[in-house]
Amino acid sequence: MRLTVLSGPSGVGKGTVVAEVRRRHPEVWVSVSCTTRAPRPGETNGVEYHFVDVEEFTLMVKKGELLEHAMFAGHAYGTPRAPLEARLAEGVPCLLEIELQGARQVRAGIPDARFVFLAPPSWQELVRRLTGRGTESPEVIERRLDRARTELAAESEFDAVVVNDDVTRAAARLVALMDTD
Ligand SMILES: Nc1ncnc2c1ncn2[C@@H]1O[C@H](COP(=O)(O)OP(=O)(O)OP(=O)(O)O)[C@@H](O)[C@H]1O
Ligand SMILES: Nc1nc2c(ncn2[C@@H]2O[C@H](COP(=O)(O)O)[C@@H](O)[C@H]2O)c(=O)[nH]1
Repeated sequence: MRLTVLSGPSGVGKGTVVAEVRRRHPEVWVSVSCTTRAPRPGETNGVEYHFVDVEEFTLMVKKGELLEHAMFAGHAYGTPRAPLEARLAEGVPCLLEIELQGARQVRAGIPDARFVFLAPPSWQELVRRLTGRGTESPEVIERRLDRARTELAAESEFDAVVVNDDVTRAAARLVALMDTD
C-alpha cells in the first residue's frame, strides 16, 4: 500500500515537513483537502485547500465524495476520495496530512496504509511554533492547543513517530517510512 497518513498536533510543522518532502520528492502526490475555513493570507484555492462553504461540504459528505472528514477548531475538513483512489490505482506514492479523527477513519477503511505521527520536541516548542506562525487569534490558538493535548495522547496508535526537531531531518525520516521506490 503506497498510502501514508501524517498526523500530529496543530503547529507541530506537518505542512512545513510535507512541503520539504514535495521539494525533494516530486514523485510523491499530496492530497488537497476540502475545508470550510477561510483562506489565510497567501493561501490559494486549489493549492493548499479547496475552500468550500458549509453547503458544498455537506453535499460532498452526502454524495460520499470524501474518504474521511472531521471538524477541527470549528471548521470542517475532508479528503476528496476520487483523486486519491486514482493515484493509488496508478501505483503513485500518496500522502495525506490530516488530524486524528480523520486518521482513525482512514485506518478503519484502509488498515494497510502507514500511519505516522509528527511530534514536537516539547510542549513549549509546540506553543512557540503555533503562536509564532501568527495566523490565528489567541482564542483559536487556545482551541488548537486544547485539541493538541488529545492528539499527543494518541501517539501510540500510530505505526511510527517522527520528532520534528529539524525540518530536513524530519522530512527524510518521513520519506524513509513511505513506500516511495
Ligand atoms: N522543525 C522546525 N523548527 C522550527 N520551526 C518549525 C519547524 N517546523 C515547522 N516550524 C514552524 O512552525 C510553524 C507551524 O508549522 P506548520 O504550519 O507547518 O504546522 P502544522 O502542523 O501544519 O499546523 P496546522 O496543523 O495548524 O496546519 C511555522 O511557523 C513553521 O515555520
Ligand atoms: N480530518 C482531516 N483533517 C485535515 C484535513 N486537511 C487538513 N486537516 C487537518 O486540520 C487541521 C487544521 O488545519 P489548518 O490548515 O486549518 O491549520 C490540521 O491538523 C490538518 O492536518 C482533511 O482533509 N481531513
